[in-house]
Amino acid sequence: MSLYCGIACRRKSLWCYRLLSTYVTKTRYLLELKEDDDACKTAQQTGAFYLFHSLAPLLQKSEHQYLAPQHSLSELEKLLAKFGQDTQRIEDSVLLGCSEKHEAWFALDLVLNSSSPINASLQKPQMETELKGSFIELRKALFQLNEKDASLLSTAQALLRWHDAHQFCSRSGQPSKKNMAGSKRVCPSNKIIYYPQMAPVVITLVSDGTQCLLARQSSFPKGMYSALAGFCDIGESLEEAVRREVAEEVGLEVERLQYSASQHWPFPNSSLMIACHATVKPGQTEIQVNLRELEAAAWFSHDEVATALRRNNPYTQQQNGTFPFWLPPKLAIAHQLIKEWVEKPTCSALPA
Ligand SMILES: NC(=O)c1ccc[n+]([C@@H]2O[C@H](COP(=O)([O-])OP(=O)(O)OC[C@H]3O[C@@H](n4cnc5c(N)ncnc54)[C@H](O)[C@@H]3O)[C@@H](O)[C@H]2O)c1
Ligand SMILES: [Mg+2]
Repeated sequence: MSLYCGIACRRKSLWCYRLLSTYVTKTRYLLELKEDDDACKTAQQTGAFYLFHSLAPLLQKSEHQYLAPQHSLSELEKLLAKFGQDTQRIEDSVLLGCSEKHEAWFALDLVLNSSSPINASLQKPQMETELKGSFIELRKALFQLNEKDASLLSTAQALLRWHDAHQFCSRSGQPSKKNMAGSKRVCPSNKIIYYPQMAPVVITLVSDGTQCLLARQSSFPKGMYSALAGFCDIGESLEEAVRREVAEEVGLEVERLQYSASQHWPFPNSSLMIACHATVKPGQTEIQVNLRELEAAAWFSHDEVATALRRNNPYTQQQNGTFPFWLPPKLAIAHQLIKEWVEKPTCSALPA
């Protein structure tokens, strides 16, 4: 779908209308919904809503997958009435995106509340029966969702969590007010604007040219190893954060760095994961694990990693009681980084 831009551009004293791509018109539409409360409210009339309960999304099980059901505004109004809640609550919803046909997608948490008093007469199990689904912790469901739902629900959870945790102006102590789309909050007394925040995190796959370094924290599922990750410190560049994290966690110095990709990660708060490949100096491969941060770290051969990437059922305990070495699932950027290395082990190029 393409639309003519409403904004005319002047060229050689003639007004011409530029043909805009679907992507551009969609982006401009979403920007309008973020900036104009009335336009956003109008978009809710034809929009679709994803529902949450204490930050757990409503899901329906379908074979080996979870599906995220959508509700129209009129369905949502009926549900809220059944749950003993005011339809005013719909204004607590947050905008997630829209389809190519400009159907806007929103998320609403039926329990967390940022503006109106809770009057939920129904309990969670009764809500689940009414909604023909279950509220499932996103961490448990993420890897059984399709890519689109995983991305939308991650954004939704991050936004809903941010609004729940930022209801007051940190300068005046007064309640701040969410805009209709949920893209910001404003303090009515001093007009300070607060925007949802993400913490930058570097995730680095260190290689010595033939092997790669993987590590695990005690909180990881048994047998799972991942690339080294760490929050950026204030004032640091990405390159500095990568060098520091690798040195802190495994006692090595990296010398070459190559950016790979990035990903929004909703856990435990909102992070922007920035993934890189890095190499250590030849011969400098002796790991000194920082046991305050990691349970274990080790070098793995190309074959070991390639085999682990193909493993289907990583949770199966072996007869000797141990768990096989396995890697994060496809949706995690760590998986992409490791896969990239398996396909092209010499992918670190730039000096760190
Ligand atoms: N998507 C993926 O593939 C993937 C893979 C690995 C890790 N991760 C995520 O990366 C994040 C960081 O990894 P890590 O735990 O090894 O980080 P880390 O090595 O920086 O250690 C965490 C510690 O850093 C400190 N810290 C500093 N700034 C912080 C901030 N803004 N928020 C929270 N803690 C902060 C805290 O003391 C915390 O305990 C984790 O939240 C994890 O979920 C994602
Ligand atoms: Mg770490």
